[in-house]
Amino acid sequence: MSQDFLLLVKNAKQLVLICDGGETFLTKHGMKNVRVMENGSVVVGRDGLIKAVGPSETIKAQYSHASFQKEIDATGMCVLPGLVDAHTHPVWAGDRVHEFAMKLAGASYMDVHRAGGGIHFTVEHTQAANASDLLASLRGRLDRMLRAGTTLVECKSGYGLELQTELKMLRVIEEARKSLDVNISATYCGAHAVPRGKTVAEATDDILQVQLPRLKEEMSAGTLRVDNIDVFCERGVFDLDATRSILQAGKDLGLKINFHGDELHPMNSAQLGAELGALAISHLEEVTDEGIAAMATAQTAAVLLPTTAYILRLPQPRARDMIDAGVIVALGSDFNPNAYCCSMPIVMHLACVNMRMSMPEALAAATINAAYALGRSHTHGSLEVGKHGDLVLLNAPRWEHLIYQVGGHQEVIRYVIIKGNVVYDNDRTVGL
Ligand SMILES: N=CN[C@@H](CCC(=O)O)C(=O)O
Ligand SMILES: [Zn+2]
Repeated sequence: MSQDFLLLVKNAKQLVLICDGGETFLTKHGMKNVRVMENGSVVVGRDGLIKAVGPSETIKAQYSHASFQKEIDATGMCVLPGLVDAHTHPVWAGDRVHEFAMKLAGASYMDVHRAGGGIHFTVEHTQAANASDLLASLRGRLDRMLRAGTTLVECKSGYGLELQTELKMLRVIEEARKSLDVNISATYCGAHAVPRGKTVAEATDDILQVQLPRLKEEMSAGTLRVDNIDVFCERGVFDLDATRSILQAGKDLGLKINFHGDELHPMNSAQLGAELGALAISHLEEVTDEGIAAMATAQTAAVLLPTTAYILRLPQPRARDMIDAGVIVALGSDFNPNAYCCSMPIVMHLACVNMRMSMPEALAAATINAAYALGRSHTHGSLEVGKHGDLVLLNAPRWEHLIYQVGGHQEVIRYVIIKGNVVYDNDRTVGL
């Protein structure tokens, strides 16, 4: 017999709603004061969407005659919305563990890049890899992210730098989207580096004349779904003019602009993004005051990546200045062969310690604001009626344990739920 509802999570010690007024992002005061309800329950319907969120007693009375396919008694536990990772490069072959040693010995990111390592090393291996191997490693990486609480993740191409490999990567992402539980936002990042032997002008031309037109065909035919366009706007990579023309061409195809900017040098990427109506810009370690002001006005989200600054020993992104200026600050893991981190709880921890964000700010940045950066905050990023029933349950009495316990997510996360289905049940959690 079919049940009325898919899931009831009842009696949670804390229900972390994030917001409760249909906000699509939070800034300043809103980030500092995420909404937390003591003693709450959540109901997810058969369509996977949240039907009710409220005090346990109220839900109990309202749903006393309803039947549920699954009930979880969350007594002593916390319930949060699934985490959102707004920036990852998860499709590649050939790890770069050897470069970690070089960087520890003092080589900068660009030293490694110019020596033929970095992105070029990964491009060589990814071009040579077959799609099924790329898919197998992608599945493993997305599964690690899921077990760390991520239920919506942005996935970039960008280790092809030519049509066939970029398409191969996007098809692998598409296959993952169709076959895995985790929600995916796909990003075309053909302008991740200038291919060896090409000038910036030649690379830009190839993207504009060859790659984007083919993407357009595939998208119109429904064979490929791509959500965002990305460019690495950096000195020695794509300059401001090339970045502008690629992003504008992507926007003309209906893609959302979401690009790498102001990472190693101040490039005025933030101002460019604001001018083009970018939904998000990532990195921003070198953003200027003018750039911050422009992003605040344009409501362009700043996707900050604490692992990058940590591993490359860069100046920390100016999270405090951005939040004070009213910028929509989001977080991403930047998972890639340079920054090998699948865990948004670790990212939030680094954001708090190194970027001086508070724990509520970091959580808002890893939920509703990260969803905004992907154009998904109407469906993800908070526990509100009508949104996807994507939940993380902690075997802890206060939600802050997710951030406080450094790298402790395996011991704290009990369940990960996507659209009302338990996709990860970690019965090894022992509580505190
Ligand atoms: N900065 C450019 N892209 C990536 C690094 C990619 C790589 O090194 O493979 C980033 O966001 O950190
Ligand atoms: Zn990146």
